[in-house]
Amino acid sequence: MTGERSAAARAVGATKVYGSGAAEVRAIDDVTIAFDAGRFTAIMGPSGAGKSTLMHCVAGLDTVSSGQVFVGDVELGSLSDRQLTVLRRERIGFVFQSFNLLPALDAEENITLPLTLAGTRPDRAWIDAVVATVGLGDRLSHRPAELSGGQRQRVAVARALASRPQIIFADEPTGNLDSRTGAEILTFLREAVDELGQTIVMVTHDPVAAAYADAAVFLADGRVRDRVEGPTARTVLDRMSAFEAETMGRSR
Ligand SMILES: Nc1ncnc2c1ncn2[C@@H]1O[C@H](COP(=O)(O)OP(=O)(O)OP(=O)(O)O)[C@@H](O)[C@H]1O
Repeated sequence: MTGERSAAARAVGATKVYGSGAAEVRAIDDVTIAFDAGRFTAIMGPSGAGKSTLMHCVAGLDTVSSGQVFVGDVELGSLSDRQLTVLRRERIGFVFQSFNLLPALDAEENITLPLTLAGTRPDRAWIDAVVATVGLGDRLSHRPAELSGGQRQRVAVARALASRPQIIFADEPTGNLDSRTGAEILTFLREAVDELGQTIVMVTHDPVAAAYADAAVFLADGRVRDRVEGPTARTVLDRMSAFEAETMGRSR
């Protein structure tokens, strides 16, 4: 297929400046990037490259200093705080390194919580499909404390999927998991894209994790430096080594 894919979200000339004067930091600097609908994109780059800032700005958790961010066709800068809150709730899903589940609720209640809070009646067929994909079986009635780390993160991913968001942002989702459990979660994310058509953007430091994505985008010093389609752990690692060599060369 050669046609242009539609973007679930995008940034156009997005710049975020923290602080001022001598303390000014351009966390992202004139970033233009599109996250294609129905694809899995990894954001990579060294510590301080601006990965989290980019994700937070595109997800409407932070605002850009200049430039624009769109979720679908909606430009976030045109929204009031209240409209932005509604957009985040209805169109964006989040998965964090630390799971962020409510301890008093069982797994199934955690999954449907965002819908309950929004006062939306769950689409039962969809929830059933998500729950079937999550593969927790009888552990759905267990509380987070009775689940393993991998099972907790599965619940967190299912919770993000429950409202059928336009895009899910995952910030180091396997950062707290051992490699085998991490691989299970990455497979689950991959299935959400392949079988449910979900769009996912994941920040990661791990080349093995990035290899599950359809594309890996590399940031350095707040700018998009490169993009690899169909990344493998090997190609990602090679790119990372090349950036490190460049950065060391510049700081000499
Ligand atoms: N709230 C803030 N106030 C001031 N500076 C900030 C703030 N948030 C981020 N920065 C700075 O912006 C730059 C980019 O930070 P960011 O957290 O986006 O990088 P990152 O690539 O996600 O890093 P890491 O991989 O370590 O999480 C860094 O220099 C950071 O110190």
